[in-house]
Amino acid sequence: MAFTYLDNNAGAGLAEGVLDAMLPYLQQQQGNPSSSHRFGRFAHSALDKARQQVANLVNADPSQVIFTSGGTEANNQAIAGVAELFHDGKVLVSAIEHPAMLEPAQRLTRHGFEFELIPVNPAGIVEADTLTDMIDDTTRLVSVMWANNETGVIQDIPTLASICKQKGVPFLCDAVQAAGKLELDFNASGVDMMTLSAHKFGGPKGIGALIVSPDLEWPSYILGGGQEDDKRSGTENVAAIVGFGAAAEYVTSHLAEYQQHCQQLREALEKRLHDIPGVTIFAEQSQRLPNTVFFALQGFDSDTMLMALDKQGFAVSSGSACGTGRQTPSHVLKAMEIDDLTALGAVRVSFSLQNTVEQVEQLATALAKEAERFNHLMNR
Ligand SMILES: Cc1ncc(COP(=O)(O)O)c(C=O)c1O
Repeated sequence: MAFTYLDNNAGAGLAEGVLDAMLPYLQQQQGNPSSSHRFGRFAHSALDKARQQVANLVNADPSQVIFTSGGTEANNQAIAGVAELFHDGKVLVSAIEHPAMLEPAQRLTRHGFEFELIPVNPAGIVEADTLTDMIDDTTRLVSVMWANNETGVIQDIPTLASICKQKGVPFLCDAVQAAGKLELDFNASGVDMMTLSAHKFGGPKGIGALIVSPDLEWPSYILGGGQEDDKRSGTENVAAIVGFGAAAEYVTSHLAEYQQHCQQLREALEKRLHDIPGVTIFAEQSQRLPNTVFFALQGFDSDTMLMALDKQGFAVSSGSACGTGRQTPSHVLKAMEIDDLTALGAVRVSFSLQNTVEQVEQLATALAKEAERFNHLMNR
């Protein structure tokens, strides 16, 4: 049986050339980038190159890129700065953030801060007026993600960032799902801090970055040997960083092709979904990532559907990877006022350049058969 991987928002495979770029740093190039001998200098220059490649991906300056162990650490580092800089006040976090943002922000309440969720409208969008009304003199940080990992909904980040700029509040953006899928311009966006994760777009797992605007002084979170310009201590994971850089360069030069290809797959799947009775496609009218389709089939719970599809060789997800296995409706769908019964049936399909229209047609046929089988049972 052929297996079809359609869960690229949880983790995409390594992009072309990434493994080859990494291998020397796992084998003969064992130098520590902090060492001054030639092996150290060689490793250090590999970091410099990767930093430039990652900066190019999002139009930032390499000096603004701080490598971290992934998106989760980058989000935690950004949030932890609030407790370091202030004694009180509040943080505003969109209701649809990944738990890697929500949980550290909520943790601030233990240190005397208030934590408020910024609601989204039923289309999954943070409205500018809502954010404007929520910011006051005690707001220390605002956090809104660029694109949602479940629905794929894209926010109007430059507008939200400019509201924060006017009010003098730092704006943090989790761009983990947007990077490599959309054209991002850190410098033009007005964002003060942005977080990235390599494994979402063709780099290895366990490496990411926090990008900080030069206008913002933000404290370090992990202290020690002073690596990363004293902004994130710990010996750098050179091979992973090199892989991150190589993946960033690959997706930068393949972005148009990726978008066109994924959009074609998305349209093919959605066209077929429309023919299946009882299907809801979430946020269908919103601007979404080209590679993401989030939908529910009436009468199914997502775990049953995931298992039925797994048996037929399709790997899909019920939403955020960390939420898999939990039988609670997605907080993202709840924030969009989707009823619990529909939300419990949510299935996410996320494509990559490796997927084909044929695979999408096969998946749609499998879904249609499951729906037919279910209707047949119900009508017996
Ligand atoms: C939007 C978003 N933010 C953060 C993360 C966490 O990133 P990482 O897996 O690199 O820790 C994820 C992972 O699913 C994500 O989708």
